[in-house]
Amino acid sequence: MDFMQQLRNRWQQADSLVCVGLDPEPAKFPAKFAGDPDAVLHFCTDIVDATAEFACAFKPQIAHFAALGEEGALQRVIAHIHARHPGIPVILDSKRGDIGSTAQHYATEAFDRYAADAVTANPYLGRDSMQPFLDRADRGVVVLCRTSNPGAGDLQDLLVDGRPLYQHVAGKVAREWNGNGNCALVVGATWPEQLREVRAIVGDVPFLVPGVGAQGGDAGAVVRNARTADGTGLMISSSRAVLYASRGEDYAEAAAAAAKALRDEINQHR
Ligand SMILES: O=C(O)c1cc(=O)[nH]c(=O)n1[C@@H]1O[C@H](COP(=O)(O)O)[C@@H](O)[C@H]1O
Repeated sequence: MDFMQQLRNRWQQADSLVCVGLDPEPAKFPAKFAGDPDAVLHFCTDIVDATAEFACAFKPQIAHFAALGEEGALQRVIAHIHARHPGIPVILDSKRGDIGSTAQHYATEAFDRYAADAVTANPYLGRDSMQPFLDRADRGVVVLCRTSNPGAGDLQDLLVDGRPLYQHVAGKVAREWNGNGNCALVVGATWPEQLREVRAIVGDVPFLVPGVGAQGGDAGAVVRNARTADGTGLMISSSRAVLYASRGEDYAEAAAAAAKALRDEINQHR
């Protein structure tokens, strides 16, 4: 089943717009993982199993694995999600973007090596740099639009023909790049006004919305400003606030409680 259909099914079946981010940082792991050579794998699969019931998607962040030489664990975590929690899509957060011939390898990396259902992508190099991802019609391409970080506006807000650049990105993705219907956009939870503006431009294109939890975004404002008419359209992503909710023996229960609390808070505003 293609990414968009999986996502729509999961929004309905789990009644959840929560995306659980997998950003392993061994220094923050509970003490029981000290000395475990497969700590990254075991911690991540424990979190996946504890939070799956509340998740519309999982989003492993590639640098958190690659910096540790843990690409093998990343592959196994994604395989674990597919095997144990079929129907929950996996978004590989790698923010790729390069000339077309290289981008082809990034698409192979995300979709074939790691078997991700979707990938985050940086549109700065333009249409041909996105094409290898866009051509994989059964996979999702989640394009950076207005990112959650403090410096997002340095370039993304520059006025081009009287409108900020991120609005041009939104329009191009929705009207020109989404021929296969497999595009989504990243818009940070830290920018409620921009969420509203981008929603007005792109119709029902799904948003990946990082920035709640550790970055301080307001989940209620995200939902009010950016849900679609049917009360979906959002993958509201949280990593650290879920993963490291407790560093004690109860880490998995605490992660589940944090994911459930976020789901419930979001659902109050749908
Ligand atoms: O593409 C992303 O996922 C992303 C885009 C963005 O604008 N802001 C952002 O924080 N992210 C990612 O989302 C995650 C946020 O983590 P927490 O702040 O711990 O919830 C990290 O993995 C970031 O790399």
